[in-house]
Amino acid sequence: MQLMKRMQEMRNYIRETQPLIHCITNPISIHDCANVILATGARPIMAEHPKEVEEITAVSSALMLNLGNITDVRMESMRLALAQANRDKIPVILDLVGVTCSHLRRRFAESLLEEGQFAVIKGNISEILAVASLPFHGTGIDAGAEDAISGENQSQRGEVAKSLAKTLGCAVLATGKKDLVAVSDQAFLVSNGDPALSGITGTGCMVGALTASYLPAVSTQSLRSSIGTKGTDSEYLVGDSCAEAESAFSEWALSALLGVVTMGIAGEKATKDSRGPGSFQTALLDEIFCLSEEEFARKARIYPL
Ligand SMILES: Nc1ncnc2c1ncn2[C@@H]1O[C@H](COP(=O)(O)OP(=O)(O)OP(=O)(O)O)[C@@H](O)[C@H]1O
Ligand SMILES: Cc1ncsc1CCO
Repeated sequence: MQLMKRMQEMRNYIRETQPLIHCITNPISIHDCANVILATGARPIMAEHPKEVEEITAVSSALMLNLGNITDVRMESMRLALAQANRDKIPVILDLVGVTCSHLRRRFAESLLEEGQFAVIKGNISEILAVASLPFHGTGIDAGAEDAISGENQSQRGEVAKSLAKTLGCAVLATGKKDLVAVSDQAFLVSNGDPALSGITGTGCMVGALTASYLPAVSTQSLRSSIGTKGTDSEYLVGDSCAEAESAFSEWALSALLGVVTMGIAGEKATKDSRGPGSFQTALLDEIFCLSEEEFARKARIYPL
């Protein structure tokens, strides 16, 4: 099916079904993440007590794990929630916030990626290079300018993302001035957005939350058969589930494309009505909420790599 048409279907599905999205995330952008999930039509629940997260994940339609401002408690809760989501075939997005800033976070991300199955892994380009065990230049939670996707390195970055997607059996989303979305055999560049998006904190986290909102739109049947396809494209697949699993595998990428394009277009529109970061932040949430089907289709700038 045509990419744009399928994305519109997914947006409508979320508005109609209002799925519950469980988020274990940092306190800096937690409020913004909850609001962008609401703006898509989905319902957020931010919950992180280790004694309740399994119960909450079990009744949710997607799980978002965000490593920003990590604590012992959230690390424990993330492990428990991830295992529950994998048992129940609930799709999970891992946002690699700050894996460039400490060994602790890198080791924790590696252990989650080893233990669990993900629908999408996301980070700024430096964070993606870090989990691919390649040199990176990010400091703190920011991507390094040297790592940014450019005309010269975009095909190499595409190969890195595809290879990571293949190894992990998930879609990979790398954000920055240009965003990159990849599955094992396909990569797209997105050139929507505005520099003002890097002038407020948490826009990357919000892209993760938007992506999480759209994960439940991947059809249930395909979803069940595709989680657990780590390694090679078909290693864990048998018989008829193969074709369905492969299409679901690509649909995880559509959730990521929806997340990042929505943020990009909303950012472009929000700058027109704002005077600085304060009014920009308010306008951004309104634009995410108001983004029409027609405008999404007309303004999306997605290119195959
Ligand atoms: N200079 C820019 N021009 C256009 N779009 C941008 C620019 N900088 C960021 N964006 C957009 O902002 C969103 C967030 O990306 P970014 O890479 O800044 O995330 P991040 O570093 O993880 O953010 P945070 O840590 O604040 O949550 C993406 O949709 C991206 O396209
Ligand atoms: C500023 C900041 N520090 C840790 S997480 C976060 C929010 C954006 O990632």
